[in-house]
Amino acid sequence: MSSLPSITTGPFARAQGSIVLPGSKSISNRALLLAALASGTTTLSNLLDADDTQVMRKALRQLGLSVSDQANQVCVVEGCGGRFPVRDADLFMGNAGTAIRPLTAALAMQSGNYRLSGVPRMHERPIRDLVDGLRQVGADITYESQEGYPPIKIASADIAIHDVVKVRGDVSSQFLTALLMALPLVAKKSVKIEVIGELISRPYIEITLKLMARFGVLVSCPDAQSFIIPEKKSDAVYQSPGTLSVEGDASSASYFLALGAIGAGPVRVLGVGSNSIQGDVAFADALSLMGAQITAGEDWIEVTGVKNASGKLNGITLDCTEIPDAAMTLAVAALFAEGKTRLNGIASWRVKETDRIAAMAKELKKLGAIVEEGPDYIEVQAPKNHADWLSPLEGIDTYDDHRMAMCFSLAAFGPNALKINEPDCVAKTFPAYFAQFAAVVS
Ligand SMILES: O=C(O)C1=C[C@@H](OP(=O)(O)O)[C@@H](O)[C@H](O)C1
Ligand SMILES: C=C(OP(=O)(O)O)C(=O)O
Repeated sequence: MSSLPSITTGPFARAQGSIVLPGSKSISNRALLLAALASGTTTLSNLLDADDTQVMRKALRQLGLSVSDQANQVCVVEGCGGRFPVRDADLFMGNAGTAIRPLTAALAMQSGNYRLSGVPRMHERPIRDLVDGLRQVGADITYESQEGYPPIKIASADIAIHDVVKVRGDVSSQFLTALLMALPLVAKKSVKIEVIGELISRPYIEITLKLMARFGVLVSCPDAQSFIIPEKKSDAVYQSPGTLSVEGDASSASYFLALGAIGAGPVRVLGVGSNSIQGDVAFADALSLMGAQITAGEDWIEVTGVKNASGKLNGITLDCTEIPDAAMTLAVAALFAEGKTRLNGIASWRVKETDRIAAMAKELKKLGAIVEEGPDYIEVQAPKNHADWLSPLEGIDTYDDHRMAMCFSLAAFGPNALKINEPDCVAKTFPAYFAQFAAVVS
């Protein structure tokens, strides 16, 4: 498929309509792996069909599992009862953190020989803390080129469970997620995972624990840093729940909620709401702090413009440690706010699809915003007047980062048409993003 070099869109003044959200990436990839490891058949509905879930489905097939083609967002997985049929495989994980990290841990428990690699950026994204955690139970993992980064090689090893496995939580929560999902496979006795230092992105751990519970494994948390995995009672630890319906993606919702605020609305997202298990629904609270008018039901959220007398959003200072993905949307929404917006607790942006703090700062400046960045924060001040907005001829660069492309679509509500380069990178989690965007803006 050929990819678009750029799109030019806007300027728009109004956003109105409703969007059925694609399935959550975080839930989809966890559900695929747990369904593969379980005994029994699992029918997954509303599964995300995008680059990140395609690499997971393909890898599971390479590992000998039956994973159906996706028709109408439904995918049927025949579980293997904890032991992958294929003992030797070379797996390409694209740039999907939710695929490579949990799969690495599950494969390290398999007594097989595996190699995992990805796109060049994946080879710059850290995996050391996970490898260090897995080595504590005897896993044999080596780095193929740079220490601490994929590609990695897993060799067959005797796994021996200790009472405690320690893992750092301040670079990515996905390392803890990976250990949580994999260790039950080998837990001949109960094992405690202890998080050393700060645990960022904690709501993603809640997603992990809730999905593990759906597949029959209950982890207890005696305190904020400890997770107790129960002793395994049979060979097949995970049991299929039969069917599992994936919620809409709360991070994908953030773009449309922001549009409802800056484009007067009403814009309604269908698929996430007050019943959601995703931490990124808290984006709605952040947007409300900025002055957006928000209502919600169990599985929908709606934004109807701004409640402030000024008719504009207001800047906020917010700790975004728990909502790293949706926080990017706040940084671009800040273009439409009076006063500064400062987002703290976002150091992890630097090790994601790109260095997101540097990329965000550079591209916001191209539009005339005043931006300050630090190791773990960004501060954004909107252009003062319409006349102060800049219209960069070279366009907004997206750095092969889906969220850069989706966030910057909001800037088409500035006074000028906007050119966004390489917009097809949205395929990582939301292939239809720009079509859905076009359907609500005018
Ligand atoms: O576990 C998950 O599903 C995710 C955790 C977060 O990563 P970090 O824990 O690295 O912040 C988030 O940014 C990512 O998009 C999805
Ligand atoms: C950080 C992200 O992805 P990944 O799951 O690859 O970490 C993201 O989707 O914003």
